[in-house]
Amino acid sequence: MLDASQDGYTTADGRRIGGVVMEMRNITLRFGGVVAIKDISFDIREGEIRAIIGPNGAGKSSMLNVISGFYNPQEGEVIYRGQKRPPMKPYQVARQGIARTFQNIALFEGMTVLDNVMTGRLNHMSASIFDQAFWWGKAQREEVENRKKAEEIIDFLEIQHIRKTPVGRLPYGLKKRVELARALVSEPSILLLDEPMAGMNVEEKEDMSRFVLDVNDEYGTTIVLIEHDMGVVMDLSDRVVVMDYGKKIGDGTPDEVRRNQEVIDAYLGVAHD
Ligand SMILES: Nc1ncnc2c1ncn2[C@@H]1O[C@H](COP(=O)(O)OP(=O)(O)OP(=O)(O)O)[C@@H](O)[C@H]1O
Repeated sequence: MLDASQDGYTTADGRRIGGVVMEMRNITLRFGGVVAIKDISFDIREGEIRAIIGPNGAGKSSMLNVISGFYNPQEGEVIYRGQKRPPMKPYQVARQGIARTFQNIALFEGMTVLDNVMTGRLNHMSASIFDQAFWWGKAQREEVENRKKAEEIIDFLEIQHIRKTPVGRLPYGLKKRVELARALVSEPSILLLDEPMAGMNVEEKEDMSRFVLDVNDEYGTTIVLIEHDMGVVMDLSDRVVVMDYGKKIGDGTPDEVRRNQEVIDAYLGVAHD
């Protein structure tokens, strides 16, 4: 059992996980008569890789959408860095340092990799059209800074060789990596990954897993991910929330979750070694 003190804990591989950065308290989300999330509470800690798993329709995407501000729950509270978060629009949540990738890739297919990645810097642009016209220096400094960051992330994710290629021409696995780059270039403190390995072959999954771990290690980014591939989730995550029919049925380390009978019954079917 992990030490769940406010100060955090140390992982089996020696990484230091900090205090609670986000807390979901008694979240309930309804769509008309459908209750997608039923009274769920859990926390996310600084520097942690936190997974949300569950069978189809369990409510995972809905939960990620609550975290990203896309849905506002009818009941419950989202506490971010110790403060109750009022209902917000996704762009306001993004400004607070929470970035995401999507289950279905959402990139500009006709634009190059570099230009797509640059769109992730929009949150960092403060120079107005007025500035650009009359105070050219400020706009130019921002442009240089944004490009520098974009190139750094492109190098980090090893996609330099395709930086000038239109995204539409890339294979699926690389598109997913470009999407990760675009989220990362905004320098998020929390990164939400919606099925980052979906549709990938084994090699692409291995690459993506390595990059997720590297991002966490290099930038200290807290990562929340939804994923269907159990092997990936158990390898990558520090702690896992398990959902079923909108309810939380498990929460703990991958080992704890693997041994949880309710989880085995609902989702795994058989115990995985
Ligand atoms: N916009 C919506 N309007 C109405 N019902 C919705 C909406 N989004 C989700 N639901 C319903 O809420 C429940 C949870 O759906 P959700 O997509 O969050 O599950 P999930 O665990 O992400 O599933 P999957 O793994 O298939 O993506 C389902 O019953 C779904 O039909």
